[in-house]
This record gives sequence, C-alpha cells and structure tokens, in this order.
Amino acid sequence: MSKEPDRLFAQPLPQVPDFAFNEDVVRVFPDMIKRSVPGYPTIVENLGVLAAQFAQPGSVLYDLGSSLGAVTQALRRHVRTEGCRVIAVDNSAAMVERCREYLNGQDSMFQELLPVEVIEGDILALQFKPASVVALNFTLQFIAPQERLALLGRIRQALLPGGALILSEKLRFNDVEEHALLTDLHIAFKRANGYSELEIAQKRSAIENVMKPDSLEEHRERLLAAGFSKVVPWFQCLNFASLIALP
Ligand SMILES: Nc1ncnc2c1ncn2[C@@H]1O[C@H](C[S@+](CC[C@H]([NH3+])C(=O)[O-])CC(=O)[O-])[C@@H](O)[C@H]1O
Ligand SMILES: O=C(O)C(=O)Cc1ccccc1
Repeated sequence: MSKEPDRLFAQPLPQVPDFAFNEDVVRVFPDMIKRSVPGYPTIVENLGVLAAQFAQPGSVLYDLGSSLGAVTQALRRHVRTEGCRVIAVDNSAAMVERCREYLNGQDSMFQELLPVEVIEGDILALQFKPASVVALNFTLQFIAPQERLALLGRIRQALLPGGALILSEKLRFNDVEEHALLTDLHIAFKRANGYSELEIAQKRSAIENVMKPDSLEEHRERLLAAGFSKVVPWFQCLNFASLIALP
C-alpha cells in the first residue's frame, strides 16, 4: 500500500470542501487512517481473529466500505473455514481500483488466502447473500442517519446462525464532559501523530457535514431494533469503538 504521508489539510484552504473519498484521499489513506483513528491497526488485525470464530462453512464474509481492503486482507489471512469467500464493497471508484491492485499483490505473496470479489457499489443497494460475517469498519458513520436502521435490518436478515456483525465507529457521548474530554484526547492523539492545529481544524470542518457519529446507546438500541439479539463492545480506544452484534 502507498506510504505517502497525509498533508491534505496542511496548507490554509480558502474554503474547506466536504470530505470525499477521492483520488487525493486514496493516495494518503493508509497514513491518514492510522494517524487519525486510535486503535485502528489493533481493530483491523483482531477483526480477522474474531471473524474466524464466527465464519460458517461455505458462506460469504462481507467487508462493507472496504476502502483499500485492509479488513478484507485480515479476513482472508485469518479465516480458514472451508468454502468461505470475501465480498468487499465500496462506492468510491478510486478506492476500488487501488483495493483490487493491493489484493492482487497479496495473492501473489501469500498462499491459501480466501477468494475475494471487490464490488464497486452502494452498500444501501446491495442484495445480500447469506453471510456469516459482516464487517462495517468505520463505514456506518458515513451513511445518512435515516438509512442506518434499514441497512442494519437487511444485514441482520442476511446473517446465518452462529454469524456476527462487527461494527466499528467513532463515538459521540451524551455526557457533555465525557464528550469534551475524549474529543480533546483524540486531538492530542492527532497532534502526537504529527498533525498541526491547522490540519486538525481543517479536517474537522471537512468531515462535519459527511460523518455523523452516534453514541454507544444509540448503536445498541438501533442494533436491537434491527433484530440483533446481543450487542457486545470488544474494543474502545478514546472515542473509537468496535462492537460485536449477534443475530
Ligand atoms: N454508501 C456506501 N456504499 C459503499 N461504500 C461506502 C458508502 N459510503 C461510504 N462508503 C465507503 O466507506 C469507506 C469509509 S472508510 C472505511 C475504512 C475501511 N473499512 C478500513 O478498515 O480500512 C472510514 C474512514 O475513512 O474513516 C470509504 O472508502 C467510502 O468510500
Ligand atoms: O480524522 C478524524 O477526526 C476522524 O474522525 C476519522 C477519519 C479518518 C479518516 C477519514 C475520515 C475520518
């Protein structure tokens, strides 16, 4: 994957455009997500370990909003269950192109990886096949809030017994002080990773119209309303968390 450093917001912009997963973002994405999301490498690696516990023989594993395929590759490396395959979906053409290149490169480096199909498309329009694992790794927060419940309902309907949805998100907090503290600590994390005050401020204004985080309570209630029976948080680092939802 590209090692280009993220300098997208380093110069003052006369007007900060809404954040989009375009070619500029794709070029710096591995660096951007690692320096912006506390715990990201731990979540991705362990998603493969978790998935291996839920994978059912002959089923599909979905990586929804796959970006450059980091989660897909973790699933392919860790899951050994007979007859499984991964379907990665993203609606950014630039992401999908680079994701395919990356995964093809991995195929030539490792043996025994699960087969994978990368689809360029909207996860809201997807006809789900019976699935044992669905990963939404920092994707639901970019889906329009009014679409989230129906999407989770369709995922729930597609999940096989013994399967799981793994949902990672940035969190909002209802308690004002808790929200302020964890937001400040996230800013400190970004600063420690070399982002300037200007980069932090411009990125914040770029994402505020396109990325709408929910609270843990909202996630739990919506998952139960979508038909999931149990919601278990397995990871939190500052204001970023990952949940297992069981059918
Ligand atoms: N409706 C949609 N349909 C399909 N894709 C979408 C949609 N909306 C947004 N996306 C895609 O969801 C991804 C969100 S990034 C996921 C990181 C990855 N999971 C990772 O673990 O590296 C999260 C982040 O950058 O914070 C982008 O690639 C979008 O194009
Ligand atoms: O940068 C941030 O503040 C975030 O919340 C995470 C993020 C990471 C990568 C793209 C968009 C948002």
